[in-house]
Parts: sequence; C-alpha cells; structure tokens
Amino acid sequence: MELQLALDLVNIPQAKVLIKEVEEHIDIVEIGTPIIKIEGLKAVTEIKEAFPNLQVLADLKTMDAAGYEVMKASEAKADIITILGVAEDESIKGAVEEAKKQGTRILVDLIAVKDIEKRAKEVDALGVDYICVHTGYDLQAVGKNSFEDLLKIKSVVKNAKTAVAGGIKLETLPEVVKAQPDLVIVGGGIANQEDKKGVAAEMQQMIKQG
Ligand SMILES: O=C([C@H](O)CO)[C@H](O)[C@H](O)COP(=O)(O)O
Repeated sequence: MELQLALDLVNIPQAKVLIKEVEEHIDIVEIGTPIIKIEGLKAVTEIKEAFPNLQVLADLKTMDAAGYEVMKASEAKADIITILGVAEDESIKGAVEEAKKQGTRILVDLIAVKDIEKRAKEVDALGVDYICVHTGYDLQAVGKNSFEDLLKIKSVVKNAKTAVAGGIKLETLPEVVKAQPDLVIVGGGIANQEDKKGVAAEMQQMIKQG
C-alpha cells in the first residue's frame, strides 16, 4: 500500500514548502487539477525536478484527446497521469497506448461514474494501471465518501491496482486501510493540518502496518 499526497489549493512555491515537510513519509505527490489549470504542466516539471525521488502524478482528469494529453504530461516528467472513467473507451485506450510508449502509467478516476462495478471491470480490461474511487470536493460537502465504492471495485478488479480518494483523514484512515487498496490518496487530511509532518508520519505507519 502506498501513500499519495494530493496538492490542489496551492501554487508551485507553496507546494514545494509543503512537500519538503512531508517528503520522507509519502510515496507519490499529486499535482492537482486546479494547480495544473492555473500554473500549467510546468508545475509537474518543477516538482519532479525538485523532488526526483518522489513519483509525481499529474491529475489531468483527461476527458478527450487522451493520447496527446498523456504525451504532453509524460514529456513534462509525470510518472502517472489521470483520465476520467466517464471518458470514451477509445480515449482510455489512447491514454494506455501512449503511456506505454512513454514509460508512464495511467490512473482512471471513477468520479461521477454511476455504475462503479461495471465501469471498473471495463476499464480494468483496457489495461489501465490504477482504478480509483473518488468522492470529489462537491460531494464531500454533502457528506459522501468513497469507502463503500472501494469495497465494490476491490471485488471486481483483477489486473489494475486499486486506489481511493476523497476526504480521507487520520480518523477515517483505519477503515480505508482495512479494505486494502493499493494506493491511498490524501489531500486536505495532510495539507490542511497544523502538524503536516506528524500526520503524514502517522498515516505512513498505519499504511505500512496494513
Ligand atoms: O482530485 C481531487 C479533487 O477533485 C480536487 O482536484 C483531490 O486531489 C482529491 O479529492 C484528494 O483530496 P482530499 O479530498 O482533500 O483528500
């Protein structure tokens, strides 16, 4: 099981300060969709160059022109790139094909997918690397989480690694760890805490104990 820190509501200099504080306790750093929209793919390049030992995920949430976007994010030094599960199969196939050429990996984000099990099975057959259940900020705001969805995909996904994101905190992490995803994605649960390093260290320990 790996820990990914998601950074969404910061700029590049703020991201660097935050990563420095917790880098020894995380495996992957996510350059979130809002950062990429505001700063561009140079955010991915700058973070990878500053932290070469961390894997960097570019949260593009690609919906179309997938091969092209994966090519550009790979050239910007991303290790993992996200595409939406609601995208067409052709887009997901294009993303997988380009990632193979570039030596990068694809994470499918199932945000807004209605039939989670059906779509997880379909994208698993398309050869993606990770399949992620995700309750976005706007559904978290009305009290939803992804824990049941994680159990659903764990029962059908055969090839890809499973991932979970959306409002995970230190208090809810034990429930997540019990379901044994391959990747746990935490944004505000670390980034918005006073003692970021302490929280990341505790999370890392829980994840390692599995
Ligand atoms: O992907 C995300 C969201 O859609 C905003 O871009 C977040 O990175 C993801 O939800 C993890 O962040 P938290 O929910 O704060 O843990």
